[in-house]
Amino acid sequence: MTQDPSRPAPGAGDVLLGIDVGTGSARAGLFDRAGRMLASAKCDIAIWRAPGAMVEQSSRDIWQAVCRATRTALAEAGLPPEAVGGVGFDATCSLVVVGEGGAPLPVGPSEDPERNIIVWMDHRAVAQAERINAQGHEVLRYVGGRISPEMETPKLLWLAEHRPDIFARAWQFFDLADYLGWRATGDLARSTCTVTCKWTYLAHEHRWDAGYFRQVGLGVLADEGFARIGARVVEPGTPLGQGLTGEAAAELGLRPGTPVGAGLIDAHAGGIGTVGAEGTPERDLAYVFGTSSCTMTTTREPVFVPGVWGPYRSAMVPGMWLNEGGQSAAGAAIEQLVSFHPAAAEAARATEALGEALPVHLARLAAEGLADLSEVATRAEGLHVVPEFLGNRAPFADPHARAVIAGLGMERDLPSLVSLYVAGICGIAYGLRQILEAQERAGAPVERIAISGGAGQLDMVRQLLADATGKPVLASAVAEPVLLGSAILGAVAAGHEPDMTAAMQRMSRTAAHYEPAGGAIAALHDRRYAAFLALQEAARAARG
Ligand SMILES: Nc1ncnc2c1ncn2[C@@H]1O[C@H](COP(=O)(O)OP(=O)(O)O)[C@@H](O)[C@H]1O
Ligand SMILES: O=C(CO)[C@H](O)[C@H](O)COP(=O)(O)O
Repeated sequence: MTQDPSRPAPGAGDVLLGIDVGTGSARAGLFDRAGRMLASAKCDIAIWRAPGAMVEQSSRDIWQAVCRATRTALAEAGLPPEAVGGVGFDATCSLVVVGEGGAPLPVGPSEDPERNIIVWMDHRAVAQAERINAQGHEVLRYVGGRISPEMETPKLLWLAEHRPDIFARAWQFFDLADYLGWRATGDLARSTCTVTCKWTYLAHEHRWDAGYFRQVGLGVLADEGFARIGARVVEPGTPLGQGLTGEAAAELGLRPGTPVGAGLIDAHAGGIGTVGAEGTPERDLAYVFGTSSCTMTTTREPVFVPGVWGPYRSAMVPGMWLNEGGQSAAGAAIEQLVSFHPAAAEAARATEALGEALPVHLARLAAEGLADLSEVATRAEGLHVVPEFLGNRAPFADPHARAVIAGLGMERDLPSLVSLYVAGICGIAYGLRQILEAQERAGAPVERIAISGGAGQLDMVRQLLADATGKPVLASAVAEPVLLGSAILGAVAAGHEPDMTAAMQRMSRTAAHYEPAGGAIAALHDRRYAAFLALQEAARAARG
């Protein structure tokens, strides 16, 4: 996407750069001070999978992708380096392991030092998470009652037990967003967002709990004063170091000293980019639909929802509490689901030739010829999907849950692949509805859903989510609200905005509302939701 030629060129320091590292790619977005996107670029990143539910990435590869995306976005916008006045980073909550000076250390049996990131979706630490949960430490109250194998302390314990030499040699263990902040500025500060949500830091008390680390077998980290996981913890948007180092600036194509704000996890950046738009973060759930899905609920007082992560203080909207649910596989679950269909390989070849991803193509086919987008639900025919291919993140906090597909026939054609796709999106939406209901029962209701993420960009998907949950879906004026969330960090670090709350209100806007259908469509979703709950329950019972 490039700059609108009808707008005047921004002056020095007026442009904010947001960098978003998702599971599949690094993206860079340039925004003006009003939050309008001027240009963006994307660069894919490498990912390795290995037996034992291991998924790894490379910090070097990711940094290079960040630099390439940034340079491309700048070139697309035709902007000089000095136009950029502030930079923000968001990233998946993956664990980066580096030795002295930042040299990558291998995290798995490949022994390849390039593979120095345990990706958030890596489930190698399920046994460690279960052991930690059995010990029932008080800090677990602040992660939804159960630690997830996707969080960092079970992963650290896995490293200490299975790779003790690497654990001992590690100079720093970073969440990916904090790694990027350090790589850009040399500042080792961690963001309250990352350490509170994934490392058991208690932001509401401004402290780590040494007793937790000692109890679970990571006491050495406490003995060192938490120097390897975060001796200094700062609010997102806090300026890091002296801004970009000379080396990082040269690599990114920016000016040395450009202010950089402490970062955010990617889902939280989606929240920052959306829920401030109407000044009502407590009414609006941020729903980030990408490779995974995240449900981000803002409350004034802490709300304890069993099976939903949190409550976390100031992890997203400053001064407010956050509950985070979602599904570990969402976009990834739809990819997995459709790949099983006999027509999938041929359809994927055809769509590749068109330069379109298969799920996007299927979504377009599903919506084809419909006068009313809500009718799309009828195209699921008799198919029902509980898309828990990577467990149930919320509200059951059950990494062992698995997917269910019901209603399959002998069909092998493209229309039946489209039906399977629609049934899959319905399944994602019913998982969201189930989380909304669990939160409502616990005292954290929301009125509307503010959507972001690559899988939530099409009208059809947004309308289906509204219809299946019964809540209006709000869409941002910018195509990439996650990138806007990161750019907001840059605006605060640059001093353009006094704080995150002011920046959210000034820079984000809602452009469209998708109202839920009533009547026959609502009744259809009620019936399908009942089937979803029954199938989910049957699968749980079948596992014993
Ligand atoms: N129309 C769609 N329907 C379903 N899934 C989609 C659609 N468009 C994109 N996706 C999925 O969204 C995911 C990418 O979303 P994105 O937010 O860009 O990813 P991430 O930040 O996780 O790298 C992929 O799993 C992709 O298949
Ligand atoms: O756990 C998460 C946020 O807390 C996310 O699921 C994780 O960071 C992956 O994000 P994405 O699906 O956008 O790649």
